[in-house]
Amino acid sequence: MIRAIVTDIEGTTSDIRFVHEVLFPYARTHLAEFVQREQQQPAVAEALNRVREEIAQPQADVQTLIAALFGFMDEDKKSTGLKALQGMIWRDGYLSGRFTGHLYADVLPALQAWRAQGIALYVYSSGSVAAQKLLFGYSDEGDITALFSGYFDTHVGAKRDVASYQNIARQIDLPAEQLLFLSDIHQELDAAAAAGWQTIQLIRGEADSSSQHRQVASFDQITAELT
Ligand SMILES: CSCCC(=O)C(=O)COP(=O)(O)O
Ligand SMILES: [Mg+2]
Repeated sequence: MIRAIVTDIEGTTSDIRFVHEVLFPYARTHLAEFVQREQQQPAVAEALNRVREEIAQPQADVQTLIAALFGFMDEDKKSTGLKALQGMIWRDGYLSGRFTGHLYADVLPALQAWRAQGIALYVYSSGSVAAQKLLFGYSDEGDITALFSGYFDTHVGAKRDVASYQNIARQIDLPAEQLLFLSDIHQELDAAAAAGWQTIQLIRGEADSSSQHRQVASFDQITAELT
């Protein structure tokens, strides 16, 4: 019996194109100016120290850090420091109404149905918890954050590491076999399955022939199975 569902964002609840063609370019445009302007702010300083750790240069100056952050963006590195800064930068974009968080049409009705069945809902994304709350707080369908009981980002570990799912299961405080992870990336689902979780892969575009996981095209198909 499934007692909690943990969902990925990019490619699962939301279109990859929204992340790669709207969010990432917005962060890229504003990053250098934001970091230079806000570098003394405690949350920004903490993220920059994280980047110093990630590049193993404890004394790196701000220009070196900005160059490293552009390198991370080029390779889509799931750097905890970069993700924290991107979340802070996106805040202005959401608040000014420049964009809203994309949701596939099947997502909100399914999340509501699952909550009505007493299933707890969580998010696990490489995007920072702050960025996750913004996407769902300023989504195409309005503020849907009340549906979620909690959020996890790379502070619990990387999405392809088994230990991350063991860590999340401990925090949710449910046995692994009662947890269902939804993602579009089979390597993330492999890690969740190795931790004893149930898994379903979302195929929002091209099929994934190298996956061992049950595949669905939309959240509706999952609702049908849970009832
Ligand atoms: C919180 S939306 C932005 C997602 C993001 O920054 C990202 O790198 C995508 O990560 P995911 O783990 O959702 O595939
Ligand atoms: Mg994904």
